[in-house]
Amino acid sequence: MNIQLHQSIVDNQESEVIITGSKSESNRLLILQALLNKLEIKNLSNSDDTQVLQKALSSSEREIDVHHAGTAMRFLTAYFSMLENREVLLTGSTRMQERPISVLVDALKDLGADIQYEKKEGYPPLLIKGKKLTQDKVSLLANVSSQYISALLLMGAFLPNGLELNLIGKVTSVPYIKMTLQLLEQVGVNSDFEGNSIKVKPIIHRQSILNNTCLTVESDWSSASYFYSIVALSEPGTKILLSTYKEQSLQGDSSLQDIYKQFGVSTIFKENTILLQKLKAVSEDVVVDLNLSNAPDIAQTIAVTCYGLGVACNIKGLHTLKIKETDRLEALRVELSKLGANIEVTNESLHLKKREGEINENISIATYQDHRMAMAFAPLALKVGIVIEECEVVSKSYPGFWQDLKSIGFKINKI
Ligand SMILES: O=C(O)C1=C[C@@H](OP(=O)(O)O)[C@@H](O)[C@H](O)C1
Ligand SMILES: C=C(OP(=O)(O)O)C(=O)O
Repeated sequence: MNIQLHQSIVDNQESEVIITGSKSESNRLLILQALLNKLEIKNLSNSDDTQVLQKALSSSEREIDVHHAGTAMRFLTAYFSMLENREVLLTGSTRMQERPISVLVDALKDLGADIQYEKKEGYPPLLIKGKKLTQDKVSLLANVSSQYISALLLMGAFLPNGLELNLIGKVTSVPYIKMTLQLLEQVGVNSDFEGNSIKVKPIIHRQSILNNTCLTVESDWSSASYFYSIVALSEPGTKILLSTYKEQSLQGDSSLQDIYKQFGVSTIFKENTILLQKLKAVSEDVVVDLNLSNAPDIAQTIAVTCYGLGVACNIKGLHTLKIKETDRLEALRVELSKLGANIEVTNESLHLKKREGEINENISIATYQDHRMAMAFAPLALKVGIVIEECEVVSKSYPGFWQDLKSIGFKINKI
């Protein structure tokens, strides 16, 4: 189903939006909950990716399908590898079967795992025969996806001697690795990350460590990015309140606070909420220069904000975007061009020229089964009418997205 967004403005009152838990934190905690005896999780994400993982962890079926959920695919590959006496055929959507997994599978095999490719070498589906992993040290490439590293770390503490990783190449998406280590620490696992080496100590007294541990997931900063974009594209004075956030976040996408200052948006923490406010208009002569290798999921939001504001941008550090839900660099190039943009992409960067004319009106934006394509382009409705195709894709990370846009004043109808 497509959605028509008519030109809109954000309601005048201080609109409040409640965003559910981070899907990255939620999916790590669900794996830890399954490995530990007792762990209560509050403010769990309501995303499809989290529900898919929750269902997989409680399933006793031989075949498990994680659909589009990258973290579920990678975390479960490591998890089922060490689950003795269990055989699982782990599969996913057509796109998931094109997202590489050999770096993780090779590392797990080096640790002693029994994993076979069921179709194409290097890609899901995987046949995993769970067994005791005998090794405790492994080297792996760190510049393809940090999810492979997080997957290994989450199970590392449950190996008899812990785990030592030697990371080869430039480490990408580092805040996600730190998030994994910080959550491990919150359940009592010590680790050490120095240079290209990460050591996770074995968890010893599971019972005593975990008596009554209850962790609350902070709300999702990647989801917050769409509201940053909305405020940036609105008139000075516009305010939106988002909950529930912490000043000391585990999520790298909280760098939005700094990034959006150059788009005239301030962030003020008030107890557990953030108030986003548009302070001033942005000069069209600004050139935005960013490296997003630590925050790849907000690249689409920022590129569209820049186009909406009419400013030029050069974004680097985007080498992981080609293997996500779609080739996000190519998808951005095609869809922004339809709106009139002068844009070029390489395998790891995006270059958008300052906008000369108006934004083309009532363009239909294809979303390539990528939730972030739909959500990143929607804020442009503050400038022109726009159609977003296959609007239901948003449920991968943010099922209530369209409802929340309506609640702050967006004029929307399904077509
Ligand atoms: O560990 C995680 O929760 C994630 C890591 C990132 O992936 P890469 O490390 O592949 O960039 C990010 O893009 C993804 O949405 C979530
Ligand atoms: C890349 C993403 O998710 P995943 O890799 O977990 O499918 C995302 O949510 O933007």
